Amino acid sequence: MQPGISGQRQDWAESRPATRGLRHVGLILAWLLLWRLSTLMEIAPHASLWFPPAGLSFAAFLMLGRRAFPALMVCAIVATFWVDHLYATGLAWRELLYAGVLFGLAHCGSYALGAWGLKRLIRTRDVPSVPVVVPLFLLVGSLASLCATLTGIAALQTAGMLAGVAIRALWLPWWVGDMAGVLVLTPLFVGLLSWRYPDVEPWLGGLNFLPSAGGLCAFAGKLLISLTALSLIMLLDAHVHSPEVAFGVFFLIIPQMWIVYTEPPFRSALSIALFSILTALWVAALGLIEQSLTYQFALCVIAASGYFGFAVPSLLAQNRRLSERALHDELTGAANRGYFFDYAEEKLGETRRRDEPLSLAVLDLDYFKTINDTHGHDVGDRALIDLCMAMRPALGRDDLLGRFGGDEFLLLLPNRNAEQARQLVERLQQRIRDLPVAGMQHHLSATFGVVTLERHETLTQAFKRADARLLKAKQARPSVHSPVKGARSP
Ligand SMILES: Nc1nc2c(ncn2[C@@H]2O[C@H](COP(=O)(O)OP(=O)(O)OP(=O)(O)O)[C@@H](O)[C@H]2O)c(=O)[nH]1
Repeated sequence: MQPGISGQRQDWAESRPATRGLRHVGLILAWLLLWRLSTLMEIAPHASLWFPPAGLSFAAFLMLGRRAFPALMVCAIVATFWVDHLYATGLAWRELLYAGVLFGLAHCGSYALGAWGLKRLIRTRDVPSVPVVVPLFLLVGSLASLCATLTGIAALQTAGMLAGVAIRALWLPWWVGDMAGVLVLTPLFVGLLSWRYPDVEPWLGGLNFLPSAGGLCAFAGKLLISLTALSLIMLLDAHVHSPEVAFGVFFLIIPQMWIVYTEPPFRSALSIALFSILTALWVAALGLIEQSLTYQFALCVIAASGYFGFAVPSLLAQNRRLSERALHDELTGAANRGYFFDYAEEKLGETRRRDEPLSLAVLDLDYFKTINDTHGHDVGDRALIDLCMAMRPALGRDDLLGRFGGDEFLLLLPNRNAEQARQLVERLQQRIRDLPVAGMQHHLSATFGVVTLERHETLTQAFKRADARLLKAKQARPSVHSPVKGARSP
């Protein structure tokens, strides 16, 4: 990951007490602000489409561990008194305090336990990756919100705050609302904090949440399409009051996934959050209470799919890296033996169909053992890398350089007849002779065995012929010449 935008990234745990105090005040203010916003988005007294503070609580426990407990307990108690202020529950302040403490214990206990469990599960992996972190987060986040719902209902019931409320009808919307808050907002909060606190990064499984400036207009366009489509569906739902229309919101997974697959993770998380906020605002403004469960499920499904989608670009990059490794020699980047002969078979078929020539060369570095023995294996490795780098620019688009093993390489030269192959080999020998290698005073040289495939010759037969020519050329070298003495091979 690159350094943070402020250039002052720090370890969250190792900050000064004053900074920690300010951070807790900030957490309390942010939580209460989110709580108030969720009450403004209420569709009925005490009923909101989602509960954004749950996302912040889960993120805070992930970041701060049990140190988040006091601040979040304060939030729960203040929110309980605020409920009384907004809805005039008629409870005495002692009863409200009791209710606030019980609710706080249920809420904080559930999310603290969830965050602790999630961190433990992620830390058991040596290198956490997005495909592992995302499903764990979705599973543990959903279970923690279910636990917060059941214990929260029990707490408020014990405190007498749910008198006359049908509990059976309450638990599902409460759970889905909390779950939407966690699934939608926790990754965004943790991602935002990762800008400054790099110790968060392992939980992101390699995701980079730093903001990027490029392609902002394209992102704004995609966002506009997604939010406009959402608004149209919800306005239509308000007009016709039909469940079929409300279910249409699930189709908006398409523009959201479009954003997830084509934009950086931070923009995707932001888009999922904006989508959820707008949904909650429309439900409240248009009074779509009958369809609220449909919209709640849509939020959860779209957010969960979106975060799963985060894994796709990282899986693609991982696949690319793996196939690179499977097909190429790690040291020199030349094709490995298996890939070289597969490609050679394919090209042989093509050139034979078109009646075109195909040449094959085997080459071996001269006195490589002496180079290793005199200058060390590091210099030997460098010589192999430089050899390949020197040859590549002279090769054509269809030519392929492969490593047979040790200091022996292969060249496949489609559409080159014997004369053209010979000319190319001369150019390559010159490039190798001109090549300075770091750590060595003398220059390299290589011996080639070149053949052009005959009409019915197989690749194995051609390779044997080229290898025999290489051996013959090696034997013909003057034996006194050695690079250590500064001499060059022909
Ligand atoms: N540095 C390095 N050395 C390697 C590698 N693979 C094989 N070798 C060494 O390459 C040398 C191969 O030497 P040969 O080709 O048998 O002998 P040579 O000195 O090149 O002799 P001629 O081919 O007759 O010029 C051995 O010393 C191997 O240990 C590698 O990846 N890196």
